[in-house]
Amino acid sequence: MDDPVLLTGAGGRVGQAILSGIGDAHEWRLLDREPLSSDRLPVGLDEGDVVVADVTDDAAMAEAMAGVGAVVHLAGDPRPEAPWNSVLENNIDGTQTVFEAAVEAGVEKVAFASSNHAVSAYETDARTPEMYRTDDDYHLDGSELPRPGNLYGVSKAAGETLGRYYHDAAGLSVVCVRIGNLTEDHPPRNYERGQAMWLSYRDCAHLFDRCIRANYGYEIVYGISDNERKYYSIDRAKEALGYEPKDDSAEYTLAGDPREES
Ligand SMILES: NC(=O)C1=CN([C@@H]2O[C@H](COP(=O)(O)OP(=O)(O)OC[C@H]3O[C@@H](n4cnc5c(N)ncnc54)[C@H](O)[C@@H]3O)[C@@H](O)[C@H]2O)C=CC1
Ligand SMILES: O=C1O[C@H](COP(=O)(O)O)[C@@H](O)[C@H](O)[C@H]1O
Repeated sequence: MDDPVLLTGAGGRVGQAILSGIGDAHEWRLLDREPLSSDRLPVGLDEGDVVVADVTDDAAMAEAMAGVGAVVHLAGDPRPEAPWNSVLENNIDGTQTVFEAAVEAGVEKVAFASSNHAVSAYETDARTPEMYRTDDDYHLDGSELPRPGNLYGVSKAAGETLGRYYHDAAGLSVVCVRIGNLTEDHPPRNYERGQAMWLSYRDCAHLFDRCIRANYGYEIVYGISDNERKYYSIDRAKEALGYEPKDDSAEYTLAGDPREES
């Protein structure tokens, strides 16, 4: 049984996208270092149910992990320009603490929020902007080596490697989701790169639902919608997790407005 599911970083954008879509589908243990107001919680939970803790706190994470079946680990510094001291603490140390506590508690699986920035240096001057367009066939599929474009991306590649280690050393099931660009209601406006890696709220919720329910060993998948304009393959997410995205940034103009029905 995968429930209850520990969701770290529950108060952030990705956490809220997940809870808005599948808040009633699981028994949740929500964790964030900031308290969550009641309007950010699934029906049936109140502010006192949220574990307010830092993911770098060994004792707090051991306590939060007790009895948990699966973990969705989102907490961290999401800024591509984040400085080293922040990603070292929040993203690398925090992720190691989460994996270690999960193994110690006998948790079965962990879904880790990795990022497009773990591979953003593949976007060379020679390849861009063509690779963001539909008529270009350059694709990354998750089997390539990390190639981070910034220290934040380095921290996400480190998280993926920590997941590999805890899978091999302790048998933990780990899926690393290289999330693209999550926005609500419409794709990023006037941003070709962002539209190629758009992840809609409902596809985000469905993808992490599959991460909670599916059986896997160690996986790296791309977390984007089924965008016509894309350079990340979603084949592995479909095959390993049963991901069935519904959205496509091509249904919107470059300015991010819905296209007229023809
Ligand atoms: N939003 C996006 O498009 C993308 C997000 N991601 C990753 O997804 C995860 C979530 O991102 P967002 O929701 O956008 O960020 P966010 O900043 O909106 O949410 C992060 C949440 O984690 C909490 N948090 C941060 N450090 C913590 C710590 N040390 N201990 C406990 N809680 C902590 C914050 O209080 C916040 O509520 C991050 O790991 C980010 O790197 C990856 C790619 C794209
Ligand atoms: O990992 C992340 O990536 C997205 C997209 O990157 P961007 O550089 O094209 O904006 C970013 O919006 C998000 O904050 C970050 O966590």
